[in-house]
Amino acid sequence: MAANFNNIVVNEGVERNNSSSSLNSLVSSGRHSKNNSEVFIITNNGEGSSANNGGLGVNGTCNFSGVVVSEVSDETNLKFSSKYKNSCTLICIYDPQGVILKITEENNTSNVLKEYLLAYDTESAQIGRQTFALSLDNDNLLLRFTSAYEQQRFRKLVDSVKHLRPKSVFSQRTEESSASQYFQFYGYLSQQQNMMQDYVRTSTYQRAILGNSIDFHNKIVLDVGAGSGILSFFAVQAGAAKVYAIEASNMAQYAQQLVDSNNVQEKIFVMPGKIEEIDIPEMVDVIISEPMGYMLYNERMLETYLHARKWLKPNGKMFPTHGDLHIAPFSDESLYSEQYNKANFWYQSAFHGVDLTTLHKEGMKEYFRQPIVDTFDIRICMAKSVRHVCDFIRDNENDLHNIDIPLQFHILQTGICHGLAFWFDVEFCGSNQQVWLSTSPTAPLTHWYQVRCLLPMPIFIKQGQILTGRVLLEANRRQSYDVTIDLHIEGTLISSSNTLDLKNPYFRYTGAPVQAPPGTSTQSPSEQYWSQLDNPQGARNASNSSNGMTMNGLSETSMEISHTLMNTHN
Ligand SMILES: C[S@@+](CC[C@H](N)C(=O)[O-])C[C@H]1O[C@@H](n2cnc3c(N)ncnc32)[C@H](O)[C@@H]1O
Repeated sequence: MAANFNNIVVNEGVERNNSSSSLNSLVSSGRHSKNNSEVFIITNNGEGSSANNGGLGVNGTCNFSGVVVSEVSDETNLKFSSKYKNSCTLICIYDPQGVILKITEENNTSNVLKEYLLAYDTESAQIGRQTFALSLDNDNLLLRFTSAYEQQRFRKLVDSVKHLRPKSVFSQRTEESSASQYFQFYGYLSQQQNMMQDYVRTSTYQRAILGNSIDFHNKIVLDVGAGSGILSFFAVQAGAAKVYAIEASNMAQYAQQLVDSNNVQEKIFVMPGKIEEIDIPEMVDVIISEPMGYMLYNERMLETYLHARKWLKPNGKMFPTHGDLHIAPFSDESLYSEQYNKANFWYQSAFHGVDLTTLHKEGMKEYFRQPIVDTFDIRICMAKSVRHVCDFIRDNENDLHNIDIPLQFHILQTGICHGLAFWFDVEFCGSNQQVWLSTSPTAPLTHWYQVRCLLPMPIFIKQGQILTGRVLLEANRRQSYDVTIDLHIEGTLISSSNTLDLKNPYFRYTGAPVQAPPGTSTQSPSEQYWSQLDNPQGARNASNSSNGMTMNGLSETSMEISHTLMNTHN
């Protein structure tokens, strides 16, 4: 049994090693990281100076002679006895995972008595001025050095190894500044409220969970990115035995308050931390999560959701089960002109007497790099959408680093193609029923709206022609994607492309009713309106719908329009 130095009742003079202050969490986060063969971030290549490698010499080694090595002989009474008759020499050698510690005979260092790996998760404690305790493999050792100076030298080495803690999958793929902004955003009650008040979203999740209570009854559930804990509560409503609610932002504290005040402490266990870095006490039957961002993939939280599968029992359920990204070419001259005209500001040669034209090209690029977030009438789509499926049961998080989607559209109407429109649906495949949550322009509006990527050079295309190409989504460390769209009219030399920054969308939605695309009226709208008044029900309908599409229950007050950076989700 390895000693847990957190539990040592220390006598005077025993000092906890700072770098091992959270030994348990280091150990736990490391276990899975290692299984996933994550990369260790190491600055020490064995050739560095002793300043940054804890005292290993230029050849990556250092020695300590005259060390008395003892081991625990009576754990209850915390007694130690000498492990070797004579004092030893410790040879420390750089290793990619830490430091190799060789215990050798004092006068014959080629005779290695024992060899250990001192790693970032080795438990350690400084005891008094000359002694150091280490838990290595199954041995609990006490090393007594010849002087306080030697002990300090050894401590430095241990400290340097502690800093070699492997980076989690999350921190490897995320810039620190992005992560801190991201979790700060989700730490606001108002942002959680914004999502909770998306009636379509929240009710669909509740329906999907309660409608499949057979999958939750007496089951162990994992809620990935629990936020306020709302989905965990739904799982309990469906009869879950236990829910582990993992939340990385400070919202975890509020979730705990809700758990306490709703008296479900026995059922919901809020665990603050990142899914990629946390240890859950047991495998689970179901994973629930709401990890979808704009265009499905923004925020890169789907990777977190897939990563969480390491805690799922074989044949366990994922709620939702898959996500479908829909892509269609669209025509919208007014949207195109709006962006084009904004960029034309930089085309002025005498703005307050200053020639701005040198920046016109850059201005154009900047505006066209922004995906547009709003809603539209589906009739602007020039062909049936292509569907790209992300299978939450089978796909791996690495599959989401580069998503290459081939496109082929059979054009249904002649016109100018200004770019590609995107929306997504997710399906909950329960044992009792399937439930869909859709963000299609034909479905009730959600806080994900729809997203459009413009082409700076639109292309004229005729009905019956085939438009081919691809969408390439390349993940970046800002928890988002660079989106490249490439389109080509088959049998011609006509093509057009653009690369956009999904992290920086233009939020265009105003709440104004969606307009039907010009030219879609086949009867006189004036006559149609007056003819509705000929019967009383028609008159009521006419006055209710006189401003076009209703907002499907979503008013601006129930779903705030937020323009902050991380509104990418909301
Ligand atoms: C879209 S919100 C959903 C919140 C809640 N489940 C709901 O449905 O209202 C996503 C939540 O996941 C959390 N989150 C994102 N990445 C995470 C990670 N790697 N580990 C733990 N929580 C994470 C965020 O802080 C945020 O609160």
